[in-house]
Amino acid sequence: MIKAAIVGGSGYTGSELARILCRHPDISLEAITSRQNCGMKVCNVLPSLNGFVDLCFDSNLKENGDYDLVFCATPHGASMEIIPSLMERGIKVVDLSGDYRLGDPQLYEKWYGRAHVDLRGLHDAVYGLPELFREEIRKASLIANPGCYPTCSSLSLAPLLSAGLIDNYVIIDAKSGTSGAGQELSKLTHHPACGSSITPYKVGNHRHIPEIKMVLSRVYGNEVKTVFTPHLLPIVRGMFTTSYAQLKDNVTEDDVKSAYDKMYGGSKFVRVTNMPSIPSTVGSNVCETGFVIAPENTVVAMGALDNLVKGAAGQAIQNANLMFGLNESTGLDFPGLGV
Ligand SMILES: NC(=O)C1=CN([C@@H]2O[C@H](COP(=O)(O)OP(=O)(O)OC[C@H]3O[C@@H](n4cnc5c(N)ncnc54)[C@H](OP(=O)(O)O)[C@@H]3O)[C@@H](O)[C@H]2O)C=CC1
Ligand SMILES: CC(=O)N[C@@H](CCC(=O)OP(=O)(O)O)C(=O)O
Repeated sequence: MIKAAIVGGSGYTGSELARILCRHPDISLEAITSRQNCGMKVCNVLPSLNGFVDLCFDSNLKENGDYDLVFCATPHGASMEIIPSLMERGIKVVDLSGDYRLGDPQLYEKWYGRAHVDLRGLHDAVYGLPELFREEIRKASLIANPGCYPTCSSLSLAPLLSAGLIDNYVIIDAKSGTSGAGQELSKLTHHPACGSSITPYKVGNHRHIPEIKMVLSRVYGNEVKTVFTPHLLPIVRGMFTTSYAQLKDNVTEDDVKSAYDKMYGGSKFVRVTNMPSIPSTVGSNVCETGFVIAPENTVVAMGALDNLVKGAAGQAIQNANLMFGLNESTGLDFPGLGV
């Protein structure tokens, strides 16, 4: 059994990790932290886990705790303070924050507004998008779990870039449920402010711009110019991305279809469909993606996923499975809700 702990277990992604891990056949959840709920039974704070998780919240991980694997479901800035000592103890870590994703300290400081304090970890971390970088993930000790928007948009655009079917300029229109913002109260996600609207935010300056550009450029082998606009949807879970790109001359619909089939044929967690939808992915670790060829030689690539599962906790467990040599879908083999 792989012994695991969650730091930040009372949050939305941390409690989603606990929900999935409590049924995982090869990973046992040994500890779960929350400073605010320290000493309380997990199932009293998170009643949906009653009968499934019999632990109390600790304020921090014990220094001599016997863990093989730690998930950090902590905010940006907090993760990089916690992770270096775990790495020194030889513990494998999956970090759900953005702290280790960008690889470059200058880029991190520019987009996250603070200096990085763990340059070694930043250098060694592997970006954990299994469908694109599976072999590196298998060998990693520290995984930078991707953001939800980068997962959804990159998986939808990757086949087009990998096959060289589009120009290196993409426009991504993205929409997310409010759980994407975490539990911290904010005016933007306050229900009366966003519950009857669709609300653009951080237009032109969201920290996922460099992350998406990094992933797409790796897949393409050259710089991909990236325009990205996020919006809040008046739903709790789920996200949808609609991306636009110019097809190269003479590219046919069959070429595009072959590119998606080649990349995702046989994939357990990416489902190619004419019409991706949030309800069919919510609750599952599946990203649905598909495309339409539109006038002006434009391809419209769409993606849908559950921001808390394939966009966070599910993908984190998928990465952990790969790091420990397990079947990638262990503990993640369940369908979406459908409505
Ligand atoms: N929500 C989403 O859809 C997604 C989130 N992410 C990322 O995952 C991470 C967690 O997000 P989310 O679950 O939404 O956040 P929440 O705000 O819901 O939860 C944060 C958790 O971290 C704990 N925490 C906060 N500060 C610290 C600290 N300094 N040290 C230790 N624990 C701390 C909190 O508990 P307490 O204060 O009691 O200790 C809480 O359990 C973030 O980095 C986020 O960006 C990534 C993809 C999608
Ligand atoms: C709705 C909402 O607020 N969403 C979050 C994205 C959450 C996510 O994927 O990721 P990271 O914060 O880990 O990068 C945001 O836009 O900041």
